[in-house]
Amino acid sequence: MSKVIKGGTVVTADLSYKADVKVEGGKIVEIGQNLSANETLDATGCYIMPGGIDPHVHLEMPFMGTHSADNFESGTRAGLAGGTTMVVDFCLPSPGQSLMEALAIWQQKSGSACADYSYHMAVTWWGEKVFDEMEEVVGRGINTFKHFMAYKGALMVDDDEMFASFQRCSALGAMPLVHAENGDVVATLQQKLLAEGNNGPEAHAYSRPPEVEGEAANRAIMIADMAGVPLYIVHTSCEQAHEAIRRARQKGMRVFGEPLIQHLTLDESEYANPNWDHSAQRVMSPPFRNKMHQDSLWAGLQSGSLQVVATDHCAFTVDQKRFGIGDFTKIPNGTGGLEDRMPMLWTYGVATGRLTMNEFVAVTSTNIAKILNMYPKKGAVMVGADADLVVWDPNRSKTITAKSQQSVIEYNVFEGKKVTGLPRFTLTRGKVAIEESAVKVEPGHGEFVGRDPYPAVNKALSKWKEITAPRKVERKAENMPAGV
Ligand SMILES: NC(=O)NCCC(=O)O
Ligand SMILES: [Zn+2]
Ligand SMILES: [Zn+2]
Repeated sequence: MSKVIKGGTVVTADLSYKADVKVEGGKIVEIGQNLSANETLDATGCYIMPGGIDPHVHLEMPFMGTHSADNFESGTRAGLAGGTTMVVDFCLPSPGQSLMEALAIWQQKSGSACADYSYHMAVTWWGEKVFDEMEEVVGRGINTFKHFMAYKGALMVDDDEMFASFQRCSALGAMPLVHAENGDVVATLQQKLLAEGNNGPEAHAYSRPPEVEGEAANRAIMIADMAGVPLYIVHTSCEQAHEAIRRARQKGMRVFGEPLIQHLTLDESEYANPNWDHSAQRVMSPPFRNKMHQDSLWAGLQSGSLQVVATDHCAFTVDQKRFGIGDFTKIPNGTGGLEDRMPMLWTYGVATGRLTMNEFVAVTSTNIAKILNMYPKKGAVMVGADADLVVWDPNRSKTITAKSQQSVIEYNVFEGKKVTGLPRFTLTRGKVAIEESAVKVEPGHGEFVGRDPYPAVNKALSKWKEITAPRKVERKAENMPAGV
């Protein structure tokens, strides 16, 4: 059955123009004037944009002695309600576990997804088995490997492991991702704070100052440079990390930075709230920062030194957060945001003049589709692309509240924020999943999106590495000291 979206303005990362968009068989089949189909969706006054892609979510993630509360069903439903039509989750092998075994577990979990999804594979330990299995992982359509430089004693990898893994990524045409925080320094600061009696949620932020992030971002960048791979730095939250990214890019390196909507719009004052629950519910890593850091992140999105806005959606219930009463290091780290990323970014970005509509599309969808090598299947309004679309009504507004959200948790870190700019329709491969406040999702509709290795960047980087590799200087006997 065909559908036509009529009367709207197509907005892509580089163009805005009036046109109808026809979809059939899950794909965009025609873009033009006066199109007709079996069904018509009225887009008068709206923008027809590529559906959002959130490249950083943790659904049903085993973490800090529990599991994040949203699963693939509720997480992707929340995404669709806010105009996000694809998520990328992190497959996390436990220490010593086979990557393929972990992948099978994630495939089970994602069976209930209402929208398309992909995975990054985490490298949580190092050994010959991981080295060998990385090739099979790439063969299964996963071209990105995540490294945690924090969470000492759990997910953290050391520099030698990271260097080995980055070199393997280089050989396989894959890209490493890093959670950039110096895990050793964080662990020491946590113990010091606890010993001083600083055990409340605010101490989480004290234990993770911007320097901890800036140092790790810079270290990962240098290691990536030595390994000859591009690098993607997740949840870039501060000027120090942004500065390292800017510097690397000026040097010609392919380094990408991903601010989160939470870091762009919420600040560190949240941790000073007298209510323990309020403060603990905002505990995430890196923590919220001050206005100077927020301005830096917005400037990065405007100038292109930062490319993607994500959520790191990793939601925990009130009771789960309370695991950390009396010891902030036991508060499960993470916040929600999947449903709110696009409306919040539109409201605080486009409506304030910080971003153009085209830049909005770039940072919520198109840039990451290109970075993850799935463009133009995803991230495009183009004939042949998947019909993952959002018909965006710039005048629809609501006040964000946990009472009406799709996420299963009881609170929302954006509670009370008024947003203007919401989906009129969200389509996942041509199926209408959201029609204003009506939710018509279909659990199990989501499909895995495989991503091929990077043909161009890794090849260019290895060629350059080969040309500039250290070479022995061959010296004739007459140029050598006598008697050698
Ligand atoms: N960000 C966070 O606090 N929780 C999720 C895990 C991670 O991305 O570090
Ligand atoms: Zn992280
Ligand atoms: Zn994360």
